[in-house]
Amino acid sequence: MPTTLCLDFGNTRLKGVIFSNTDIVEVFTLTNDSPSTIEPILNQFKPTHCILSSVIHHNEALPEFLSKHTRFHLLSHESKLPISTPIGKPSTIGADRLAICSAAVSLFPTQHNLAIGLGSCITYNYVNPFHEFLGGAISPGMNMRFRAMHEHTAKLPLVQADTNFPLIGYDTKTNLQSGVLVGMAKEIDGIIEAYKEKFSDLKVSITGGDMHFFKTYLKNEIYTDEHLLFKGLLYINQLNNP
Ligand SMILES: Nc1ncnc2c1ncn2[C@@H]1O[C@H](COP(=O)(O)OP(=O)(O)OP(=O)(O)O)[C@@H](O)[C@H]1O
Ligand SMILES: CC(C)(CO)[C@@H](O)C(=O)NCCC(=O)O
Repeated sequence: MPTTLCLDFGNTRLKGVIFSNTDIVEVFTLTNDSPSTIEPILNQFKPTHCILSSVIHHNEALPEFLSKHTRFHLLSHESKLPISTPIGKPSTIGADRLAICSAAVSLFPTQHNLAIGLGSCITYNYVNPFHEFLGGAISPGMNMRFRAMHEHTAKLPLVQADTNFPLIGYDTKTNLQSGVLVGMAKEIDGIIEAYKEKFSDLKVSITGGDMHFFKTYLKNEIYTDEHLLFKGLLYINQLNNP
């Protein structure tokens, strides 16, 4: 039974999951991407396989280190995928988007898929029923919005997200929370509606670190799965790294 280490290096967090066959047995975040930080995980779980999705300039020594200890695959546009990428420059697509789309297609193979990632940035990823990833949209994520208003003004404080805020903010903090959180929810719902107008049989999936803030605010029916990206990585690993 293979044990697979799936790694997802995003701009905010470095995350990982250990699969025993297809079951998730461990979920963790890493403080950095040096081999010495990952070594204890290899020692504890002894993964036979490993796949990395990275959208950052990760530690250059890491792929060689992981290749020494596991059957390793670095996800890229050149990987075998359950989707095709018939768009301008496939090499520029974030690996995390390829993983999310692969998971959506494996779960809902007959439908139009809109897979949404709520991380440092929001990504909207559209895959048609022929399993062609045609792109979508990228917009600022939740913390980026809070930070941008703080960093680009003289007086706005840095505010944390909170699920308990009024629609009509009554002070600076709640005005900022309403603006960011209601604004994002309306953006996400609005984009879903626009896709639905084009594709009646649309399956919407949402994942990413900020999904918990939004799943209750969205009016559209959506499939929420915090491990969607990792499920995509496991699937891609099986295709490339049997
Ligand atoms: N323990 C945590 N530490 C930091 N952020 C967290 C944590 N838990 C949830 N979050 C939220 O998750 C968001 C980051 O989501 P995620 O980890 O999916 O992004 P990422 O993969 O690093 O980014 P991207 O792929 O867009 O570059 C943060 O903006 C934050 O609001
Ligand atoms: C948009 C992010 C930052 C989301 O993690 C990542 O997917 C990325 O760096 N993408 C590269 C550009 C693109 O996907 O078209």
